[in-house]
Amino acid sequence: MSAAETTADPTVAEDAALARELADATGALLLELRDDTAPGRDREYRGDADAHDFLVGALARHRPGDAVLSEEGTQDPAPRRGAHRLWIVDPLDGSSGYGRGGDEWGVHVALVVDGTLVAGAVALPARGEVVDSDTVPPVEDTPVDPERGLTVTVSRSRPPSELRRLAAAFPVRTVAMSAAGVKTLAVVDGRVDAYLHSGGQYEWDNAAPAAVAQGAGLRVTRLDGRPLPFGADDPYSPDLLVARPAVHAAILEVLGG
Ligand SMILES: Nc1ncnc2c1ncn2[C@@H]1O[C@H](COP(=O)(O)O)[C@@H](OP(=O)(O)O)[C@H]1O
Ligand SMILES: [Mg+2]
Repeated sequence: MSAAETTADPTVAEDAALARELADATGALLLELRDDTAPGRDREYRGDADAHDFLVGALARHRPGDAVLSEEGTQDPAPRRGAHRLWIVDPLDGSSGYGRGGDEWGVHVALVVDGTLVAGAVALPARGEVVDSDTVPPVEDTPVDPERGLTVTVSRSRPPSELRRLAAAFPVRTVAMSAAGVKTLAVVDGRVDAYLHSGGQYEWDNAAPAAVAQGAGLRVTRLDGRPLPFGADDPYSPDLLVARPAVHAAILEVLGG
């Protein structure tokens, strides 16, 4: 084997397929654990821990040279600082809903290469859904209808204060959902026009949803229009907007981004 063959990165399609496979397998583990446990905090904590151990172990086997940032892993930035390839994973997003036995929870697996989000997959196991950035179908960029207005999905527990400014500009219907992947896939499959969040999040909450959304042709930015941060020492991610380009532009115009 030549030196070039030993050092070449996998293709983006290969990384997206791996993200999908691992999100799906972690989801299967979580479904099994759910069925073997009673609703409550113990199920939630075991789900977080078991999904993290499985997913991080699988990444270490499949991509041994790559760095990993997981919600349940070390928060010390030193081992991942400056990494060429960084996996950002949330082994169980929407963990309290998982503990209670609902279906609004997911598994997020994303890859950042040299600071750029390149691939990702989101599984919603209780709904039998899994999508990845490479194979997700494109969304049609239909214009905003000013009469009909916009349907916006927001956090069930922490709705964004910007909704009031938006509702002053055009009719807005809000749909509360739990988990960042659940909300993002609702935009991807066209059930809602946008996902808007402010007041904080972390890179593991939005990296894989953002990768899938971008793969579908949606725009994903902060509320001032800047790119989301990925691979920073501090994984805090202040706010985000996910929408098809026409809707994204209309909302940013109102919010002043
Ligand atoms: N203001 C905030 N600060 C920190 N994390 C937040 C947040 N709002 C939402 N999140 C996180 O983003 C994810 C989706 O939240 P929501 O369902 O409210 O939209 C959740 O991840 P976890 O379930 O992995 O903790 C939640 O903890
Ligand atoms: Mg999360």
